[in-house]
Amino acid sequence: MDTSSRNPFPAVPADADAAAAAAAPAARAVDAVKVYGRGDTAVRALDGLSVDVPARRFTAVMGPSGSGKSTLMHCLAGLDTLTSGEAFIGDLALGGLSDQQLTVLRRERLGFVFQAFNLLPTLTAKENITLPLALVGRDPDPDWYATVIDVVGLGDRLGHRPSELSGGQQQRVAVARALVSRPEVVFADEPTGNLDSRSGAEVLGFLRRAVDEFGQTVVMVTHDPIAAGYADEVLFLADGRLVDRIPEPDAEKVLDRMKHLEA
Ligand SMILES: Nc1ncnc2c1ncn2[C@@H]1O[C@H](COP(=O)(O)OP(=O)(O)OP(=O)(O)O)[C@@H](O)[C@H]1O
Repeated sequence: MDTSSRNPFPAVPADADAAAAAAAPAARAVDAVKVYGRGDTAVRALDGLSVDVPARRFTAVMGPSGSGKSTLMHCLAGLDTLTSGEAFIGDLALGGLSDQQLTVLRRERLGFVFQAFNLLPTLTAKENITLPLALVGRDPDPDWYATVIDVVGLGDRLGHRPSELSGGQQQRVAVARALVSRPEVVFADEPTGNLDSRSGAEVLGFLRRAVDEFGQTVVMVTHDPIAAGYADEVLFLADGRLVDRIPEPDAEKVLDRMKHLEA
């Protein structure tokens, strides 16, 4: 079989339709309002925020503590619902979906990486990675699975349980698990928060490669200007609103902007 023309992971859209799809936002919030609680204790975590998250890009979300970063991510990812306004994954509005439909959306179209790794302790690394697919009775695409394992460098650790892996290795398992179903969007909430700087840099490097080489979309909440420097763009939130976007960020630019926001 001639496999030379078969690239299952095109980094560049092959035709005009794909190019148009790449230009469309992968996720979107429109006039998003999220209020927690009621009456005197109500907190307006998102205050009429609108934002597009571009497809096939690495977007970081930053802002002071309590500015609404995690709330935005959770509402975009169908983990929480808005009080008013609308969140979209691609063209799909999440507001009208049932809990079951949201579960299917998360399972079929999204990937997640959390600060706390969230691996199942009794499963091996390989079983953790393939769990999202196993839950729906699917086997991973062998080429893609091999690529993901190669990228995260876990080949010799696949039989280990999380307790037998370092924090950096556990987060690599979590990144592989997020990528294995080739989701439309990978949401990462402080993915380097529990890692030393070297392991953190590795994880960020994998997320960067997932975007550059495999055309994935990554949205990452972070407090770390160095981590944000891996992104194509940084969105800054303050008081539940989008207050700035910095394209092609580096740590210095991000730090400078943070100082102004926190002042
Ligand atoms: N489940 C909840 N119930 C009540 N208030 C909440 C809840 N979750 C978040 N909040 C409040 O909403 C606001 C935004 O919280 P959010 O966690 O989105 O901010 P953040 O920018 O991610 O903060 P941090 O950087 O500290 O993680 C905060 O004032 C927070 O206390």
